Amino acid sequence: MWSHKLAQLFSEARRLGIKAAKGQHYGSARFCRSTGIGNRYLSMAPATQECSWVLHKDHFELLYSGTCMRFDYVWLRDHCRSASCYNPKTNQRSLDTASVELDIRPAQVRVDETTIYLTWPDGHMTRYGLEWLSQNSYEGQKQQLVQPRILWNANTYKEANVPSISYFDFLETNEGLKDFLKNFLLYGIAFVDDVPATREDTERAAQRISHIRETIYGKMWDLTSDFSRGDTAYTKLALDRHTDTTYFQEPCGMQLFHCLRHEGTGGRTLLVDGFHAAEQVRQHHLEDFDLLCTVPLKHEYIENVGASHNHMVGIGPVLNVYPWNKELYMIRYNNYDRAVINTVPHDLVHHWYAAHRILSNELRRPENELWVKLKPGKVLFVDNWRVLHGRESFTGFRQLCGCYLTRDDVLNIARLLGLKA
Ligand SMILES: C[N+](C)(C)CCCC[C@H](N)C(=O)O
Ligand SMILES: O=C(O)CCC(=O)C(=O)O
Ligand SMILES: [Fe+2]
Repeated sequence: MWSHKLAQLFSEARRLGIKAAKGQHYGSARFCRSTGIGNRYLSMAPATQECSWVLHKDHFELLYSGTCMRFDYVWLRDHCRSASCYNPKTNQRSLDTASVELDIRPAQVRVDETTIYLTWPDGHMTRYGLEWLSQNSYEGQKQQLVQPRILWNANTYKEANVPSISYFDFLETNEGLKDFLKNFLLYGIAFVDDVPATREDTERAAQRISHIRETIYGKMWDLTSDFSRGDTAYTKLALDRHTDTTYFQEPCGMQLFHCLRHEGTGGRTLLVDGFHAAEQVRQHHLEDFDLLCTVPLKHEYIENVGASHNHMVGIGPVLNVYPWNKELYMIRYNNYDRAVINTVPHDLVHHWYAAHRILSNELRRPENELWVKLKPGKVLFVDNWRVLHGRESFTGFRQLCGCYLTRDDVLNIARLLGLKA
C-alpha cells in the first residue's frame, strides 16, 4: 500500500518539477502556503538509506530506511533532547510538556546524512538522529516484539534440552545469571540445580535475582498439607493448571518452587505454556481470543483460617496484549479463584464461556503438559504471567518452600545484563 502511495507521490512530484533537495532549507510555512497543500516530497532519491520528508498540516512524515513514519508535532517538540529539555544525567525530561502549544509546527526543517534539525517558532532547535527516530517511531515499534519468546509443548521443550544452571554459577558468575535469565525469558521456566534443601538457600537463590515480593503469604512461603491457610494448595489434593495471585491487581511475575522433602507418592508438578495455548486460540478462533482479551474478570481470595484474614480482589481479562502490536504479555487463569461474574451481560457471558472452553481445551491437551517431579536441590522458577502450574495429588509428607518476585524486578536485572526484556 505504501509503495503505491509513494509511487504516486513521486510521479506527482515529477509532474510538478520538484527536484531532490536533500539538505536544502525550506521554510515549511512558506512552502505550504505557496502550494496550499504542504504535501510534497523534498527528496526524491528512492535509495533506502536516503531520507525524505513531508510537512503535513498536522503531522510530519518521514521516509527513512524504507519505512514511512509519521510524527505528531507536539511529540517532536516533547522529545527534544537538548540540554534545556532533557537531563542526560538523570534521563529525565525537564521540559514542561503542558507549555507546548498544541498547534506547534516547526518553522524550519533541515536533514543531513544522520540527523534531522527542527527549528521551532521561538527559535529553539531540536535535533534527532534518524536512527533514534526510526527506533522510536510507532511504525517501528509496531513491527517489533517487546519480548521474544519460544513457545513450547512438552516435546519441544524437552527437545530444546534447556540446561539447568548450577547454584554455584548462578550465584557467583554474571554469565550464569544471564544464561539463566535468558532461558527464563525465552521459555517462561528455568531450573537451578544443587541448591541446598533449605529455606535459607532458596531465599538466597531468589535474592540473586532481586528482592522478594512480600505478600499475604509472607516473604518466603512454606507449603505442607496441613491446611494452615485457607487454600486448596495446603491439602494433598490435585491442583489443576493455574496461575497464582490472579486476585492481585498485579499478579506476581515470578514464582520459585523448591521441594524440600517428600516421603510418599504422587505430587508431580505440571507446567503448561499458557502463551502457546493462547496463540492457538488466536490462530483458529480470533473472535474468542479477542473476547478473552477484553472481558474483565474478578478473581478473589477470601480467607478466614486461624489468624489469617484476607479478602483480595484483582480485576483484569484472562489474556492481556499490548494494544499496539497485540503481543501477549500476561495470562490470568485460575478457575479456583475466579470470582462471581457480575459485570458482563448474559449474552456476552455465554460467548465468554465458549471462548474460555476453547482456551481450556488447548491448555488441557496432553501434548502441552510438561510433568516434572521436583526434588530437593532443584529449584523451579516459573513466569507466573505466562506458564501455568499445577500438581498431582499425593500421599505422605511433602514440604515445599518458595516465594514470589515482581515482574518489574526480574526484567530490571535482565535488562541490566543486556537482555531484551
Ligand atoms: C504459593 N503459595 C503456597 C504461597 C500460595 C498458594 C496460593 C494459592 C492461590 N489459590 C493462588 O493461586 O494464588
Ligand atoms: O503443591 C504444589 O506443587 C504447588 C501448589 C501451588 O499451586 C502453589 O503453591 O502455588
Ligand atoms: Fe499455585
